[in-house]
Amino acid sequence: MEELTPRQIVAELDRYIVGQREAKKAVAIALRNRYRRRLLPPELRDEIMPKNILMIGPTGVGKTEIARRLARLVNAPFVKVEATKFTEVGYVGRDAESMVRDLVEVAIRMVKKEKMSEVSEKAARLAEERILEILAPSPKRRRPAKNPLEALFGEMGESASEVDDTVESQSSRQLRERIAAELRSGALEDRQIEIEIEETPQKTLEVFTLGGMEEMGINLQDMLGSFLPRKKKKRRVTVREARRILAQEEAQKLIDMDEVVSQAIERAEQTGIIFLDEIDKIAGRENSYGPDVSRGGVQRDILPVIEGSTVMTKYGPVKTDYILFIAAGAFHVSKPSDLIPELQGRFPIRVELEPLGKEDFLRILTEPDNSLIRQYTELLRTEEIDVEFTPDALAKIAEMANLVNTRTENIGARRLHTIMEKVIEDISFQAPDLPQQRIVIDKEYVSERLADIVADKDLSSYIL
Ligand SMILES: Nc1ncnc2c1ncn2[C@@H]1O[C@H](COP(=O)(O)OP(=O)(O)OP(=O)(O)O)[C@@H](O)[C@H]1O
Repeated sequence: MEELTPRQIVAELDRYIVGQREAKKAVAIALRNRYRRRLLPPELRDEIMPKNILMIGPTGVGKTEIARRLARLVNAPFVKVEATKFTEVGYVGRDAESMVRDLVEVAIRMVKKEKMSEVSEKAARLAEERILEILAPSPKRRRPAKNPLEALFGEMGESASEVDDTVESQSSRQLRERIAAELRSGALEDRQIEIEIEETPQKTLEVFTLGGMEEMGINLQDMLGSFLPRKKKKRRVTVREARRILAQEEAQKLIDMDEVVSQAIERAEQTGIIFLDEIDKIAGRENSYGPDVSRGGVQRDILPVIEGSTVMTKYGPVKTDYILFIAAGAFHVSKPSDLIPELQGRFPIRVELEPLGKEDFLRILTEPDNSLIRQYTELLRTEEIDVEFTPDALAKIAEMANLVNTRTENIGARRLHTIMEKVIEDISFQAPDLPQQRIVIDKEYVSERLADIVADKDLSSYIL
């Protein structure tokens, strides 16, 4: 997937995000550069660092959405971190590295999920075998020898008891085959059975904070987890549920965790994307007063991670050199030039995102795949209610969203969510009691639902 051209990447992003062409172009180029870098000879490749991006724009205009969609498009591990989190009381310098640890966790989950789905068919088969074993245990292959003579000569000929055994095992084999066929056909899904499942190790030991260990994300519990005896627990469940639980357990056993870890680290290092939100809130230099001192400090703390360093994680060391960082902020008060110079230099690509207006809202409501309107209509369709929004109703919703944004606080496209919720509230509440029907939402309906709230500034700042 990473071979997508910048034009194709923008086209893919267009499916979900309205407008913001510059930002889409910037991330598309950054992604393509990663691909180009991979084609270079190793000496040169190691010289080329990703060109990180600084997105400048008010809240709710699609900054996070662009980065998140981009990551999903190419299956890259992605985390979003609020830069202000590092200014909170109790945070210390090393915590800046936690974003890399989080990224690795995401990568581990991704790779593990992929590996599990690769073995899912086999795991399902094994799970079915285990269920069959519960429903109809396989007959013992051979009765233990009773006396030394039998032990000695037993294999030479069939004794009478063995003939009985064979007859018995034949009938039980037939029974077992019949149950197996029923099980395969899905006829036994609701039958209750008792299964034995492995419990994750109990918190048998208290973890003391040993200087630095927690900071590195190393947790004694995790380290010792694999050595602790795994307790088995019995549970009564339906065959359907047993399939799910046991297949999960079998898949766990089938995948090679060492391979998962090494691939996940590689993926985080080479394709990871870290989205650093609210970077403007930590902009400021040491020479100013008050909280700015700590802001400068935070910038210094995160700098090594962005410049390229090796972070210790519980899965091993992770190099941050080629991780793509996308920082974002509104920069209403501070400016990018208020960041410390080293950090400014690490974000050479600057893109501005446009504030969104009425026209954009109208498009956001309907154009993206899985647009808000589609989400609401599909949700209600599950209750056999067919809602239809007339074009003038959509225009009214967009207009109201814009109006509330200008009157109270501009929260961008997020306003559409609160407005839509209000418009649809009554129908949503009554849906289960309504007969199957088609409901048309027109301009009048929208106005009626919203007019009073929108007119009252105080009320709208609470409700919308
Ligand atoms: N241009 C857009 N097209 C489609 N949807 C959008 C657009 N802008 C915002 N949205 C929607 O609005 C919501 C908030 O957007 P997003 O999280 O990207 O905000 P943001 O710009 O990153 O703001 P913040 O910095 O406060 O997080 C998301 O649900 C997103 O889908």
